[in-house]
Amino acid sequence: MEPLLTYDSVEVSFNGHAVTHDVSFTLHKGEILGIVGESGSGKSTLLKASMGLLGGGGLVTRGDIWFQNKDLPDLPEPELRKICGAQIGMIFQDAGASLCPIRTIGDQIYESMAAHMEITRVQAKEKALILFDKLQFKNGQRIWESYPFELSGGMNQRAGIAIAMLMEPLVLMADEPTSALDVAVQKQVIEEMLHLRELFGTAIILVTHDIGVVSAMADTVLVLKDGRIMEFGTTQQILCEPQDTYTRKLLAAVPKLRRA
Ligand SMILES: Nc1ncnc2c1ncn2[C@@H]1O[C@H](COP(=O)(O)OP(=O)(O)OP(=O)(O)O)[C@@H](O)[C@H]1O
Repeated sequence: MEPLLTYDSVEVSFNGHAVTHDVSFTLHKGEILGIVGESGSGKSTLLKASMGLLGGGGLVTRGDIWFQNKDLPDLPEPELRKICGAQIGMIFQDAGASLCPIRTIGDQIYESMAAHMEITRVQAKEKALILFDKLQFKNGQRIWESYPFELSGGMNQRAGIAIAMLMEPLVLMADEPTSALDVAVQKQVIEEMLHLRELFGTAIILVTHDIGVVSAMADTVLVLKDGRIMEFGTTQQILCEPQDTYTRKLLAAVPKLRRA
């Protein structure tokens, strides 16, 4: 199968100092790749590199990130903005907090969709309510009309993920999407992301500290240490037969694996 997204020997530097080194992997349609590693190992940096979100001082200094025959770090800003949000979506640890507090969820959905496609408010609402329904959100109409502060933190996070998915991106970058949530909502969000993968065939890159989430969701796992790949393989291989000493240490630090 043709790869959807390919990182080829990617080095990212901040102010001339390299923080990831020679990172290569491929992601295919519908695949979920988990990226694990201790704090500061470069997980978020790798996601941000493809979205042009490294900020001032951050640059892809070597290698390529290929998406649909385009090298993302080389794209002019306006072209990259067209791809990000539409074909490549992103959700953060606190997707809920990235919602604007003074505009309703419905307004924000409509605006984010209208920025990328020809769509009327009525059509956006119809699409959103269908997806809310598929995700079994209780009372989608109320969510559409609500301001973020009128919903729980968990519901905002779920709405944030749904908003990212309404664009039906080919790839979803999810940076610690469940870590701010309580266990029950965590489970719900994991099930919803798996459901969205089934509905749209979306490939997901999932950055997380939680090996339980990796075990429940990922098909393949990449283990990162100090910006270098230590190990890459199927979830079964990495979690059950880790070859690398660092991976073994990382797994040993987890008391018990949870299956969602
Ligand atoms: N904007 C920045 N300016 C300078 N250095 C940065 C910047 N962002 C990240 N770094 C550095 O890059 C390295 C990788 O950071 P990154 O946030 O990608 O790690 P991480 O694995 O996602 O960590 P965590 O699990 O804590 O989120 C760290 O050494 C960090 O200090």
